[in-house]
Amino acid sequence: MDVSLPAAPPACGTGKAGSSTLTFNQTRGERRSGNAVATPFEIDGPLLIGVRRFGDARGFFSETYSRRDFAAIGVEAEFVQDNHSLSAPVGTVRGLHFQVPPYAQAKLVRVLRGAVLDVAVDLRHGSPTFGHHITAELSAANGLQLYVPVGFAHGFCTLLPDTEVAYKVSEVYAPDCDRGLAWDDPALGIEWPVAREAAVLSDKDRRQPRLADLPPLF
Ligand SMILES: Cc1cn([C@H]2C[C@H](O)[C@@H](COP(=O)(O)OP(=O)(O)O[C@H]3O[C@@H](C)C(=O)[C@@H](O)[C@H]3O)O2)c(=O)[nH]c1=O
Repeated sequence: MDVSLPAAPPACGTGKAGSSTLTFNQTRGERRSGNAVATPFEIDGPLLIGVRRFGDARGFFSETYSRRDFAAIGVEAEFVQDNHSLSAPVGTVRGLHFQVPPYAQAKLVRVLRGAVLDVAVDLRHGSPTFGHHITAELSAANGLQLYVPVGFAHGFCTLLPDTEVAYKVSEVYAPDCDRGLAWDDPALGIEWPVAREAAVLSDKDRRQPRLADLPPLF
């Protein structure tokens, strides 16, 4: 998915301190605010987010999260915890994971090193897209982020060695509320970039239930 970024940040002195410009491209459904742009998917809820990178001879600078701009583009979650994982082998699959209420989590995912295919599955009962999924390639190179709202299972497969993923979550870790869904459940129809036998998995993720075996959760 192509995400073009805002040309310039809001100028100082052009309005109330802390104000931000929000524009909405109706054709593509894009929302922009300040340095951030969000593009929706076919499934309502998740967003693919790009933030402006200010490049110079040293490298680049970017605001990877701004509460003001992200709220304006549709990320309304309040984040309370930052997570970071390293997956050494290519073809590591983590997921599909979610926490159930009262500790359900929205997530904002990005890649610090390497690349992943990131996946979110709609588990909202009554949703017209229940059981459907979206995917996005997130990498250190493209800087894209995936917003995964409450009500989705989330997982990823690494595309490069030593891939580091960082993500914000809107609730604290609650082991009793931690749940999973089988990454390779045929009912999901996810086209993973790794063969079933070659995937590197945790013991937990080798024995997650299938979609048909989950009770209504969201
Ligand atoms: C997720 C998490 C795990 N842990 C601990 C539990 C366990 O001993 C160890 C490894 O946990 P896991 O095997 O669940 O880690 P991992 O498989 O990386 O789990 C993560 O996968 C991705 C796809 C997500 O979306 C996350 O929400 C999370 O579920 O870390 C925490 O202490 N806090 C946390 O927030």
